[in-house]
Amino acid sequence: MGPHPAVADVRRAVREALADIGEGRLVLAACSGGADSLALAAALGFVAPRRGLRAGLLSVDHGLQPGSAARATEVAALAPALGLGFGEVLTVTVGTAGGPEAAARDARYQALAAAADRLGADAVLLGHTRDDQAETVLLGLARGSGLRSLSGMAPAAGRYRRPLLDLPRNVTVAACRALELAFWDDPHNADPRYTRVRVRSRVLPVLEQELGPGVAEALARTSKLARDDADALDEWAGTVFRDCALSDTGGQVTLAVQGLERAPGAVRRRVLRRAAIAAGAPSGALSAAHVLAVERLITHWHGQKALDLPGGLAAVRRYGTLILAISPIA
Ligand SMILES: Nc1ncnc2c1ncn2[C@@H]1O[C@H](COP(=O)(O)OP(=O)(O)OP(=O)(O)O)[C@@H](O)[C@H]1O
Repeated sequence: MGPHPAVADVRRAVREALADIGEGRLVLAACSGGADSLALAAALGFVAPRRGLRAGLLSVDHGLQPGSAARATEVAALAPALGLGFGEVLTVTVGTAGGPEAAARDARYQALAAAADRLGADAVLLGHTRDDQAETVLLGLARGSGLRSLSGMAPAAGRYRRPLLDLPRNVTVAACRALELAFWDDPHNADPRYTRVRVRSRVLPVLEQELGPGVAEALARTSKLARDDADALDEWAGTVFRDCALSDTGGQVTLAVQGLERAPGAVRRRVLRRAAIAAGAPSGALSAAHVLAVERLITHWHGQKALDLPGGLAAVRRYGTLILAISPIA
């Protein structure tokens, strides 16, 4: 008898995500003990030896909940039974920047990256599922974000891979049950103070009920289309940026207005964003509203004065050029 279909699905997803990793290389699973990352770690433990890969498990102790250290230790200790070479606990100190969720995530990614470097791993696997992707897209939509944000989480970004991004959450739960793996239900995942939890437990069920089943799947599909489109527009913007850039020295970028006028708005705004960042604007602080304001120096020109942007940057139109520079512009 073959494996349970859910187990087979998760293993296939992991096998496919590791297709380009060479024999003898090390792959790590980031595992919180929840159903998603536990099913992921078990699949890695199954696939790795058959592919001639080395594999390990990392469990992060955020130190935010009572008993978190003991749980991280327990999860790490599962490694041998899951077929993984080793399990390690990474203890982090969570700051406050950006709110508790963002701070925990930052600390987690930093610790995972440092461990991957130290251990010489080629990839770190994360257990995000299709439902996580749907929630991310919906949150982006509600914020009124652009295509890049609607494209959600990338299946592969740097050393991180998300093999389960096409699988619904109930598959990981079914896989854990079939393998008799006891998973942990994070109480945070049911805490309605978190926006994401409300999207998961209230918003998506209403959408499914009112619009019909398959909403999560459709949102995940949207994210893939959006990612492709965003990639194409970024590439186009790269070409226009190169064509328009009269000078690009750290701290100052000068663009030819004519080239910007000719470009479609979607491309122009991407070029302007890129130029502002190249000139020194912090990308996190540069909003769509800032970019739109700079765009008006191109599309609605009537002799405006210099415009202030984050990071002490100023944008000014002078003769046929747009100058983005750390102010004051000489
Ligand atoms: N404490 C942790 N230790 C190691 N990896 C983690 C930890 N928390 C999250 N991750 C990784 O990040 C992914 C996404 O985390 P998130 O908090 O969104 O999920 P989760 O609710 O913990 O899900 P699950 O544990 O069921 O995968 C997890 O699937 C896992 O790969």
